[in-house]
Amino acid sequence: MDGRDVVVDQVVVHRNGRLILDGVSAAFRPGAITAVCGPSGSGKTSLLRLINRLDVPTSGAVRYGGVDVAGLDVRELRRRVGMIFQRPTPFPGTVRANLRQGAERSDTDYARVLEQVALTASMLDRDTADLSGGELQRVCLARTLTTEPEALLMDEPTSSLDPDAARVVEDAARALAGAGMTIVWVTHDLQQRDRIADDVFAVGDAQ
Ligand SMILES: Nc1ncnc2c1ncn2[C@@H]1O[C@H](COP(=O)(O)OP(=O)(O)OP(=O)(O)O)[C@@H](O)[C@H]1O
Repeated sequence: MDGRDVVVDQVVVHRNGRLILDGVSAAFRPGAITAVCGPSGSGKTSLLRLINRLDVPTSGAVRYGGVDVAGLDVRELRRRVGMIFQRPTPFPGTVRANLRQGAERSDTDYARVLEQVALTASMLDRDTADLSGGELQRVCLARTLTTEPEALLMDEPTSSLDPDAARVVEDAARALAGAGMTIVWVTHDLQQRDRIADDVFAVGDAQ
């Protein structure tokens, strides 16, 4: 058991009387991108939200490094396990102000996280209102990286981006996985799955 393994164990999720996940088990390993696939409505987002406790399963457990996430401090869990959403979630203000919302660091450190997403320190004073969708999503990824997460949950992070911008995010994620991060990436795009995935988990098939 590695400290960054994510294990989903027989999770059941009911919401408002509907069965959304019916006994799902999966394991996500460090140093790899696992693509989570499945038809629309199969519960991919619902599964991802359990991992950093944005939601709590009706039964079953999610373990991170062998420890039930229900027993972890939620802020500490979310620092260790970052999440990127389908649409960029910037705060108003400059790129620097956004990175500060992740963690107070020096500009040198901010330059390093921007570099990890193929941006440069020249971005720091730009207002997020003036950035493209692809730039914004990369700033949001950089913001998450300021807390030095061990794992990343990515919920269709490129679905609102053009193909070139999507490739940049894919390349950044591949490099992060190469450096040992555990990456769980929801996608319904089978070509993207084939480009990025070391492992594939199909929600729906395995229930
Ligand atoms: N709070 C809720 N109350 C009732 N139903 C919900 C709730 N949250 C999600 N659902 C339903 O659960 C099912 C799974 O939703 P989820 O967003 O996890 O699927 P998904 O596989 O990510 O879908 P997509 O590929 O379309 O984004 C859907 O039918 C959705 O309508």
